Amino acid sequence: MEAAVDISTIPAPYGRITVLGGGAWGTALAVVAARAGREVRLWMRDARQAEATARTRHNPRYLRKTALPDGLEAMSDLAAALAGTEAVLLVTPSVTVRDMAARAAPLLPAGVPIFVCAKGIEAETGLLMSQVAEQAAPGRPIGTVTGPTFASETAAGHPTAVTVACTTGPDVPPAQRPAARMALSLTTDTFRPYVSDDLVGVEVGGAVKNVIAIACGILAGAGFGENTRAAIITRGLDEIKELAVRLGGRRETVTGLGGLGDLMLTCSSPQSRNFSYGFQRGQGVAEGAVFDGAPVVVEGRFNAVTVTDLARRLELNMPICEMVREIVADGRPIGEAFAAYWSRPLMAEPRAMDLTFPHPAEDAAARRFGEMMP
Ligand SMILES: NC(=O)C1=CN([C@@H]2O[C@H](COP(=O)(O)OP(=O)(O)OC[C@H]3O[C@@H](n4cnc5c(N)ncnc54)[C@H](O)[C@@H]3O)[C@@H](O)[C@H]2O)C=CC1
Ligand SMILES: O=C(CO)COP(=O)(O)O
Repeated sequence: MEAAVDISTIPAPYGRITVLGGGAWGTALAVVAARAGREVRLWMRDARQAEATARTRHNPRYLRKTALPDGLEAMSDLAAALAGTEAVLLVTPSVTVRDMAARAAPLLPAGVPIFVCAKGIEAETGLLMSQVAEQAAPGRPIGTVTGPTFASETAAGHPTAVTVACTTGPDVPPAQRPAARMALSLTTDTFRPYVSDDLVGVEVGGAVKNVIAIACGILAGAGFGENTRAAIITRGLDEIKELAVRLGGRRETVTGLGGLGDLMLTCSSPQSRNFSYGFQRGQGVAEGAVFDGAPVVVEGRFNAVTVTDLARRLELNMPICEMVREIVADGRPIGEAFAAYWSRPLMAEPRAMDLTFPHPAEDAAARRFGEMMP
């Protein structure tokens, strides 16, 4: 005879979820939540887009092929979108998170959790997105849903796994914590969440991987192959680990979906806007002409600066992120920046072993990469 299931270990799903942001990822998450049986309100800042979405049951700008399931309502009235909601997914670009959380806060009862799905670090403060939301909308659990997730594949029903993490009160039993409740609330036959208690660790992965993906894109665009990509992914993971641990995250979290998983995805596919931006730059496309000048959200371009500002403040060595910053923010020629990165003094792996000595082919690297890269 099978043992009876202890129902106190099964989380209660949220009834109504509000998604703030009707871009690609906001739309995909709203679709997932509706498919999972939630009552979903998808808030868009553009009233015409919201009206067209509600009327045609398709978002006219993003994921146009995806029919919106029943149970999903699109709207541009923020108060109406948040009325009676039990949990919020905040899915606008990282630079808008403080403003969006502050706008939502007075419309949300205390205790309603906000899960921030933007990936980045705030420029002025060096804070992670959950910390920004905590300041702007205090008095509630704050979390994230993150991982290797291209919006179009998620919406198309490709098996997709994410990590959900959230702050919580000390007395709440594990199954009733917001992270577990959100995980259950988003679970479908194709969408599989995992629960983590290391919010810092998973968020650092999401913020830094976009910068590393730009580096991989640049090098692929310049004509280098898989050896180079694997080297940058691996050394990039080391940079994520250093920052995560310094900020209080756990080393093992970095090899989870929000770290290695997302890093591999973003560094390996032209579907990634960050990789694709880097690829075009590596091919010699000028900064202003990438994506034919269209205003595409490339979080790593902006976060190359925020991540390295934070690393410098913490006296952490993040040389790939520094290289990307030199190229995208300081305008240093790619060949020169890469040669300087590549011919740094030789060192140990892992970093804990204290060993460095000069690179004997520094000048040759400068000549080689200077000649062949833009
Ligand atoms: N697209 C994807 O596959 C994934 C994206 N993400 C993250 O989600 C965040 C949003 O990305 P996407 O949805 O892909 O971007 P997107 O470019 O598709 O859409 C951005 C949305 O934010 C809205 N928005 C922009 N500025 C705003 C403001 N000031 N106030 C309110 N709304 C504003 C836009 O109108 C648009 O609806 C980013 O941080 C991204 O890294 C995370 C996982 C997957
Ligand atoms: O975060 C993402 C996948 O997990 C989306 O990556 P891009 O923003 O580079 O397209």
